[in-house]
Amino acid sequence: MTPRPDRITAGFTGRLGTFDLNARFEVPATGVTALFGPSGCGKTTVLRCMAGLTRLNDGVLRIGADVWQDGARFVPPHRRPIGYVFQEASLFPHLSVPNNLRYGQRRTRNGARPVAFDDVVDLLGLARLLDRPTAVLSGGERQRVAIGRALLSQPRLLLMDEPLSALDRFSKDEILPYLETLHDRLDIPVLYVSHDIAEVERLADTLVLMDHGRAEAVGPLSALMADPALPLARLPEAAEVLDAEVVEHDSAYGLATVAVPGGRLIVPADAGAVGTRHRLRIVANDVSLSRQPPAAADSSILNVLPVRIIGAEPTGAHLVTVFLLLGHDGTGAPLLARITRKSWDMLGLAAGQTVHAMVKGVALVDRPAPEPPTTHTGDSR
Ligand SMILES: Nc1ncnc2c1ncn2[C@@H]1O[C@H](COP(=O)(O)OP(=O)(O)OP(=O)(O)O)[C@@H](O)[C@H]1O
Repeated sequence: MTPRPDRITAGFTGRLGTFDLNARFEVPATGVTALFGPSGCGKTTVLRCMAGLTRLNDGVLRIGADVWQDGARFVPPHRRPIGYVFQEASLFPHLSVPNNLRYGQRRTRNGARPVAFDDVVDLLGLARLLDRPTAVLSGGERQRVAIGRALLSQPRLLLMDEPLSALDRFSKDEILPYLETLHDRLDIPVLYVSHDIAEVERLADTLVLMDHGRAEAVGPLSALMADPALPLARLPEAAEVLDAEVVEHDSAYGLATVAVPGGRLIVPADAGAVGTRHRLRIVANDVSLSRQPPAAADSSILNVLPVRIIGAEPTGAHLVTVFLLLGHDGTGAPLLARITRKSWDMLGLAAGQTVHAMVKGVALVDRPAPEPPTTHTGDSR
């Protein structure tokens, strides 16, 4: 198979102790790809195989035109330009923060845009930390320094293994915006391991859904979140993530109108100038359905959109998760609704009908949506 400059192709098959790994996926060599799945499904093992730290003989890894493993070819870990960020930042306490950052700093790879020390300090908000003793940094600050150090090694690929899981909620919220900025400002592909779906929704463009050592599904985040065949839509916190663009302001009420494929939504936020792109998160529990749109004078819900019902799944004893596509003809973006089984029956709802989704809450996820993709994402299996 010819390596493609815009893709990462990975495939690892083998047995480790009693664990069988058979994970194959092809993802874009841009943006953030999340490896998501339950504890013990093999996420860390895949990352270790990608770094060359675990060697399975039946393995393939191509990052664009670079072949790191294929057949007899195996580039040893120290020859792979990889940045690796672990759960716990392992800084050297006796080194200053700048020296920790410079540890492992490599020269720029041929043709790559260099990541400069000052850029890393700026991107990760490290200026205030440079004079502080390393040993007194908080968990979140240590992790930011560890990410900076990984970036200064001029990686071709950044591997992040649950980088926020050892942090408390406050430190997580502090560090997430930095990760979002990295995503937008650097062109280093990131493989991000997490079992926190909220983190994945904020950061990922592409999702590799893992279970029992296999990549069960691979594709754009929003498509997989609303796929009836996958378990994501049945999670209690199921949500859909949509790319949106600001099209109008209502400054008198502090509202903005954003366009998503197949509809428009009003968001209560300072969403930036017309044309600004955002990622929206709409939780299934915040979406209800109605056969007729309520008269504007009768309802406080601002967002009522025509949707086509694609399917429905019983969820627990009393609820139904409804799979929708925006627009009268169902050609827009996917959306999830969660309603009671009683409402589903009383309204006589069925797949193929066009109804109205009433959206109670829309959250702007704090980062611009990526430009519309120019490449197609899919599983290579
Ligand atoms: N070298 C090894 N020898 C034996 N078993 C191994 C080895 N490496 C990994 N395993 C086993 O493979 C399984 C997957 O582990 P892994 O750490 O990749 O899962 P994970 O999805 O990252 O889990 P978590 O989310 O809990 O970190 C585990 O059962 C682990 O014990």
